[in-house]
Amino acid sequence: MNMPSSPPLLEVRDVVKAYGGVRALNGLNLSVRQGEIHCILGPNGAGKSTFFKTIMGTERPTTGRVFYKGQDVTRLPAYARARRGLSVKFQNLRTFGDLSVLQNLYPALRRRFSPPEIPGKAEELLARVRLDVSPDRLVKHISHGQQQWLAIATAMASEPDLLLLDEPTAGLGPEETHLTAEIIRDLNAAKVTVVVIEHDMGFIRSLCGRTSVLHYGALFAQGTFEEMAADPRVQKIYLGTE
Ligand SMILES: Nc1ncnc2c1ncn2[C@@H]1O[C@H](COP(=O)(O)OP(=O)(O)OP(=O)(O)O)[C@@H](O)[C@H]1O
Repeated sequence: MNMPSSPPLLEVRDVVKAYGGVRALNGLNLSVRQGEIHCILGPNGAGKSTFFKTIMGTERPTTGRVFYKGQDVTRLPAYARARRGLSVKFQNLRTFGDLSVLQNLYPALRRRFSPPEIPGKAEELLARVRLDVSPDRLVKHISHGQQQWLAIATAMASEPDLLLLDEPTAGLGPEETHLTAEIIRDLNAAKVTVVVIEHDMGFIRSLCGRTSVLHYGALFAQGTFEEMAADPRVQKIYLGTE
């Protein structure tokens, strides 16, 4: 793990994203350090998903800049950012139930590997997310949790340096949520920097990452999960005073 003084892997600087009169992001400043797991909290509508979209390049900021590996990528399209090592699993699953596990992984792997390499690479990816199913199995016949892990595997197919996960435990039970935290820690131990948007407090606590709280499209507070959970201002806007 790098020292906190090393330059950030990702930095958004003064980012505003306006949709008509709505400012989904309203002067957001946030940095992600190389090698960390960084958790993003915030009430509904705080701008968390829009933050991911402006990092990935599926949305351009109205004003402000996005830096990745020290370079200004604000004007780069999403595919060019993906080539530089960014990858995202958005909130909705984007898996195809009538296709097999391998067929779901195929397009993402094909961008990087030749057809004969793909079955082997698919098996490696499935092992990385602890997905113990036959690559030939139809996705509609695997569990919802397994579909979430397949979506993470798909996001990992490009071998990213920075992985963005938007609500990876949505719809999962406690055991699957616990396993998802282990998968994320494994990926992080293998040098992948991870940014996670989540609502599940137990899950965020178990990830032990730096935690940023967004509110009204700006950074509201930042620290360890315990510091955020104990901060009365954060409790007021998000956690509910307990
Ligand atoms: N394409 C869009 N057009 C208009 N308004 C939008 C659009 N996308 C987001 N918004 C608005 O911007 C604000 C922030 O939305 P965003 O989805 O980023 O919040 P969020 O923190 O991810 O919320 P949630 O926790 O509910 O997913 C909301 O008020 C939302 O209605």
